[in-house]
Amino acid sequence: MAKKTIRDIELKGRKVLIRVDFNVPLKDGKISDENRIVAALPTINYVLEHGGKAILFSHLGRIKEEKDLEKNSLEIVAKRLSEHLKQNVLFINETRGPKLESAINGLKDGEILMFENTRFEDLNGKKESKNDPELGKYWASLGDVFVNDAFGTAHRAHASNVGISSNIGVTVAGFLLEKEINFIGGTLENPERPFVAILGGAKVSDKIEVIKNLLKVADKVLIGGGMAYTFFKAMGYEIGTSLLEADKVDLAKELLEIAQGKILLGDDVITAKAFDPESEKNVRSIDSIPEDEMGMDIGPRTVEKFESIIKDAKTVVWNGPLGVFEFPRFAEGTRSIAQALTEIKDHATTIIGGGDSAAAVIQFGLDQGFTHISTGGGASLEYLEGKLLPGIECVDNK
Ligand SMILES: Nc1ncnc2c1ncn2[C@@H]1O[C@H](COP(=O)(O)OP(=O)(O)O)[C@@H](O)[C@H]1O
Ligand SMILES: O=C(OP(=O)(O)O)[C@H](O)COP(=O)(O)O
Repeated sequence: MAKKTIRDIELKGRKVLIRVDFNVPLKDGKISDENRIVAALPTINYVLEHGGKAILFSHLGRIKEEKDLEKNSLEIVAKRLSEHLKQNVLFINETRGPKLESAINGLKDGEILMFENTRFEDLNGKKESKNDPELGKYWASLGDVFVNDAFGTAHRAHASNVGISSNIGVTVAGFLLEKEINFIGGTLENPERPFVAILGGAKVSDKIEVIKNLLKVADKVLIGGGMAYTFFKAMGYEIGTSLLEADKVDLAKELLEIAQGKILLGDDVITAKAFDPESEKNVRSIDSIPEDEMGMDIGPRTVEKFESIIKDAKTVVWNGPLGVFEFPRFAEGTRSIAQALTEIKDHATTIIGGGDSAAAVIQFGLDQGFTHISTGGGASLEYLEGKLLPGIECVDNK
């Protein structure tokens, strides 16, 4: 079903609520990759050029306790956005209240403000992430129309997307959401085969759930990164101090059974004694990981095994780095697989998604070698599974 977009509505003089996904990777308190900011610029510029009063908001990280607040403030993102727009972005360090309301009422046409991390509302009762009805209603009351441009968050039904949408008369898609729907939806409706999915990263408990449905659409599912160790454990291997989701081991076993050979794991890993960029690296077969070492990357035999599958693929969707690529010593597996994908670009469709995955290929200078870099990891995987995403469903139909 075609969705309404910002082209379909009047913006001039209106208070335009814009939900973006500015959940950018941070390193030592700095933005290490700004792909998600750049990707949102067309929508923001369009609203400003058409005389809208832009009220921007996003989540950043996951907020569980008081100490998460300071390091997840959106203030540095607002500063970076100002530089891109060459226009002041007024940052309000609150998520509700009179200061925010009077700043919004003071906006002139073509001006922009951004308010604080929507997940600061998670501190007392997960109001944002549980889509607290009062919160969605309150945020909706701050604007006249709602533009959802947060594809990366489209698989979440939170107060800042679905909650606002159900309390405001008009919800439309921004250009990024529209582009992602067209591209990913179009490619995956009838993918050219072999269709290979590659999964890695650290959000194991979230993303392991998508594999069952993924097995119905993909011909092969390659698993590396932090995701692999729960599977190695399920296969009976000792995994030392590697990332493990103990309560997902049974699910991993079940997936291996139903996959009938479609799931491929590595044969070797790169380990270290500590999660540290300087830690010495060792190549270990998966049946010989010492108890005081953790898996940090896929090993050279695994790279070869994955490359041999990739070279014949016609469609590849990849989410989740295959190792701790932020530490150069443990980036080799992710880099090699990224390189292998750039080599098939001429005859295959290659999509990489997710904040960190996109950051990795941009860091390697290989981003031009992909057909599409999606801003959503979990979102593109769930889209791929055939699920209806709440952040897309809540947008008005044409
Ligand atoms: N073996 C591993 N152990 C721990 N963390 C890992 C491992 N492999 C990859 N990672 C981490 O996974 C993180 C990204 O995971 P995730 O958020 O799921 O990806 P994306 O943002 O692309 O969706 C990276 O910060 C990376 O360091
Ligand atoms: O970074 C995101 O997801 P991704 O890592 O799957 O791309 C989105 O901003 C969603 O964040 P969340 O997984 O904390 O809800």
